[in-house]
Amino acid sequence: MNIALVLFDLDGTLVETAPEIRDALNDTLREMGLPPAPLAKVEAWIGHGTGTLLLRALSDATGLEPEVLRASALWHTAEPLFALRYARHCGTGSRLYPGARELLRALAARGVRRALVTNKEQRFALPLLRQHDLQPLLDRVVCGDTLPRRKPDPAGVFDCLRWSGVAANEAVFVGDSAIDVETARNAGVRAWALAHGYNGGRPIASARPDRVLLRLEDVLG
Ligand SMILES: O=C(O)COP(=O)(O)O
Ligand SMILES: [Mg+2]
Repeated sequence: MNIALVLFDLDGTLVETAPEIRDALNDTLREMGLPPAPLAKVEAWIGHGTGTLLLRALSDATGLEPEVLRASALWHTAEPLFALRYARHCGTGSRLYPGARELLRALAARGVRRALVTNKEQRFALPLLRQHDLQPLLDRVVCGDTLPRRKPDPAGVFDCLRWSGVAANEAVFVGDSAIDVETARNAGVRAWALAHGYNGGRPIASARPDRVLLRLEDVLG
């Protein structure tokens, strides 16, 4: 099997981000007089970008539907508060999964291109990559708001394929959620999934990826 491009997801795949997202979220909720959320719930809300995560958290705390919340004053208060808190916590409570840096280096040494396609918005994703010094190891980065549509839309993957000149059958998407598996399928690339990440609280095998990986280093196997 000839792989020329590996596309990575960010949260739950390369970086364990849930603890600092929880801290930023709970600072926000506390400041709004709402109860804090436990880590397991935060993990289950990750995957569609921080806007959706915040909406789900507010919905959970207030009992209001996300569509109702989006039009409410509560949302307009919460959004900038969360942005400030997340900017403050970004890089402080997250860590690279074991072998992440080594994997990216090993792929580079083999001449394999490395891209990142995350649903996290650029204003949070880029500082996170900087904090963990990952940007030099990635050839291309597509964030949740880089293109008009985010995962599971295949636009981000298509962008990376076009940019690298690699055919879909020579690429693999390595993610941690059903969103990533669906994205890979929509783009016609292989879907491999890490068991260590966040998949809405469900085992990753239920998303039926082509391969379930226990460790990042298994990408090389
Ligand atoms: O911000 C998020 O919800 C998730 O991002 P991911 O696409 O890197 O998992
Ligand atoms: Mg993820």
